[in-house]
Amino acid sequence: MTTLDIDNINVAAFDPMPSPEDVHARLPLSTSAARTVMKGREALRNILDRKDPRLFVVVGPCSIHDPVAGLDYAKRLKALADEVSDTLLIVMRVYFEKPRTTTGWKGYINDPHMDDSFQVDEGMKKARHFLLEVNELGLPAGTEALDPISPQYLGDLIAWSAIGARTTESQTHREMSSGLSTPVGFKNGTNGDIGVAVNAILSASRPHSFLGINSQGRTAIVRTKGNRYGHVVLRGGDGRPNYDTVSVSMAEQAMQKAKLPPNIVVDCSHANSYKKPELQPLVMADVVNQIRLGNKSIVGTMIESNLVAGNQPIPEDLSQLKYGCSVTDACIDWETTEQSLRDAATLLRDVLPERLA
Ligand SMILES: O=C[C@H](O)[C@H](O)COP(=O)(O)O
Ligand SMILES: C=C(OP(=O)(O)O)C(=O)O
Repeated sequence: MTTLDIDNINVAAFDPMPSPEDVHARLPLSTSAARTVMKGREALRNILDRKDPRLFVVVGPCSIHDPVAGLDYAKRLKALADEVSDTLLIVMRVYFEKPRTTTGWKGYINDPHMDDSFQVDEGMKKARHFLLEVNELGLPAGTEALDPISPQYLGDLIAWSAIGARTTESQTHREMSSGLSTPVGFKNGTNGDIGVAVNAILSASRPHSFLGINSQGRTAIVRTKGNRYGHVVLRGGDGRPNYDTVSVSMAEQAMQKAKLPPNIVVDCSHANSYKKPELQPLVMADVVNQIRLGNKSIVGTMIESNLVAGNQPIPEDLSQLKYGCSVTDACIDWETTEQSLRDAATLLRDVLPERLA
């Protein structure tokens, strides 16, 4: 009997992966991208600290699968971001890692060719390249931190991170969040439970020591300082929304009870819009109305948006893919996005000064 008969019996292969340092050397952080990241993070911290009255909006495709369409989207979003910047801080949703309910395409890093070839090394480099391009436009990026190793490769290009509904309760994700350099939004559980997000914020605010990798790709004991910029993301659950005033008030109370600042983001998608993308602008309008009526706890929103509305299955012949259309959750189209954000900016403009009072 060999060791192989005992160990790794369900592992088919260990393929080499370049270290974070190698990938950074090939695709270094440019001065302009670094400026965008720093400015984006600072603005987000100021919103969470109530020094900036604006609402932040994490908006963009459910997932990036085509960097050409993604950059086309980013350029349009940058123009809109500049137009509404007195009222809204726009962060582009740049999601490369998809948590699946059971199985399915797990995102551009995991399978950049969308053909089950799983060229993770190539996916990581392409993802970094795309993030560099977005940041060089002057648009900060937000992403879901799903794989605990990825931040070593991409973390310097991210301004805002989300921990998804399926992983908010995971100790690994709370530990990772305690060391992330960005504010982190913790989604409520898929069943709508807000308690797991509150516990996650408390956990991530503390220092942790855990296994990870360093920039050379060596296994390391990672020792973190704790992240004080955790906040709750309400995304609905069990097929029911939770952005209404009563649910928001319940979330505020849960955070106050835990002695946490009541910082709440409303995800206009997922169960908050019954997974019907066309309802997202209604959720956004409702949130804006809550703010106009005096709500002070809602600091941000999320919207799943793409160039084209809806979604599409991944075809075997990739040349059949519809340009600018999601291959994961259905999105609203660009025109609807623009209208929804312009309306929000107009309606919020006059009430912003009261938010800091
Ligand atoms: O936003 C993305 C999806 O809702 C999430 O990844 C789950 O997707 P699935 O239920 O299609 O697997
Ligand atoms: C997976 C996502 O959301 P949630 O964790 O809320 O399901 C997402 O926003 O892509």
